[in-house]
Amino acid sequence: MTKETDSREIALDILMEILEKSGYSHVILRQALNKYQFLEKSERAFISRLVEGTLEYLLQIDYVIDSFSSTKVKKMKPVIRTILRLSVYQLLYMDRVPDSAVCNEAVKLAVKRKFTGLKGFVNGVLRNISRNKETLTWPNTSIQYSMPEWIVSMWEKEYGKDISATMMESFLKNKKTTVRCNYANGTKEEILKSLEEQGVMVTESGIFEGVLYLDKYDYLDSLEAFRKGLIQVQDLSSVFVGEAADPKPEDYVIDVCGAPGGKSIHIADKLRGTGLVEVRDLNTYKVEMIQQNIDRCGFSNIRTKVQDALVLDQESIEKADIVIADLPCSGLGIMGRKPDIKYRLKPEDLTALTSLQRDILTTVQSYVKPGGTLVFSTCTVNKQENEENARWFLKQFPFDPLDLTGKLGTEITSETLKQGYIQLLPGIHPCDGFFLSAFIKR
Ligand SMILES: C[S@@+](CC[C@H](N)C(=O)[O-])C[C@H]1O[C@@H](n2cnc3c(N)ncnc32)[C@H](O)[C@@H]1O
Repeated sequence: MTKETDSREIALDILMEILEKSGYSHVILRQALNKYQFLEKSERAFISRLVEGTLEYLLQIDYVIDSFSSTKVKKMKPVIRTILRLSVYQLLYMDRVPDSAVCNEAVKLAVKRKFTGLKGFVNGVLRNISRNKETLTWPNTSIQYSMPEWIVSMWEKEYGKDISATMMESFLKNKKTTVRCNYANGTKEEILKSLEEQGVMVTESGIFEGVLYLDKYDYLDSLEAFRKGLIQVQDLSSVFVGEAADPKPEDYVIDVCGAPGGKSIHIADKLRGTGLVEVRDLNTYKVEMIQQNIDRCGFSNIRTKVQDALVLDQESIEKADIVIADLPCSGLGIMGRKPDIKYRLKPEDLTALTSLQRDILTTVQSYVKPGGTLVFSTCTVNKQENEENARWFLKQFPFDPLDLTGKLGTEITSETLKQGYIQLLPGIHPCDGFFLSAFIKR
């Protein structure tokens, strides 16, 4: 068996887990990359790109297959449709792989998976697509950007056609990994040295101090800087939560929906060993994830607790200087990193999530001391879960907006910062899509 078949077979299994068994792409891919540590770095990079690319372009890929196949994608055997999907991605978007190799490897995979009878079908569909790929056109915006129609129409209505197209285009671009330096554990020089010694290409964001972009590394757990807690994977947008919260030495902070802990660890880092951050989440599994991150960073001013944010914790009432409410949301701002989100989500989920967010905010606002701060954030892009919820919050509870002007560095400007919130848009702002709002308790 050739090396190419090996990598494609691994990609096939990963995609089957995600597309046919509803596994989460980031979880399945990370597990697989950890499992296949013995493969060469280039092979692992090929597998990641193939899996992520196939997911990013899935609607478009299915449209192409349906245009050239007598059997529609939905009616195909799961293995066959997955082989075709990952092969069409290579034909359309991986220039360095010759089309003939793509077709041959797909046929070998079909045979290996005991579909010898379908090898002619696989070969025929792929060769037909390969011959006609230069003339392909897209019937609508949804297929062009591989974005479900209901999201396209919601965004065009809320943000206009141009901004909406820019956002969708940005999700299809390759992303570097963004990390934040834990300065409590090392200086910038030490962190850069550790990364560069391991051959990582590091760029400083230039937008916010301590935020770096990493490229050309193998996998996260192989980086000494990661293992020693010198860095934390965290998008720029999510770093802004800690900046908006702006903790003072000795502050008591409650993060009510905190797993896997990125924002809390940032706040603990900013507190430099003083105060206490209590990170909560719904169940033991989630809290263990937070604890692993805390252990890796070795901070002592942070602890975890299993606590349902919908259930009032009497002991916390008016105890916190800061409450972080980074709430469960539809995740539309991070589809560039987790492309399966767009296919999982249904329009009605937004309404259910909006009401869950309101219920959580109603409970946890009571934990803020008078004069204390509540930060409400989501990693999504739609008015219902974000601006409308923030406005609703201000009407319901004794809080005033916290002026965020100047707190998010010099590059991020918006009239709304004065009113205590900002909607960050992917492709427009240099980060994931994210909503951030902050309030002071009267
Ligand atoms: C957006 S994530 C939080 C990310 C986290 N703030 C970070 O920076 O790493 C939302 C979290 O809310 C948790 N969650 C959902 N419902 C919850 C509830 N009722 N009580 C507590 N946590 C909940 C989820 O388990 C998930 O970990």
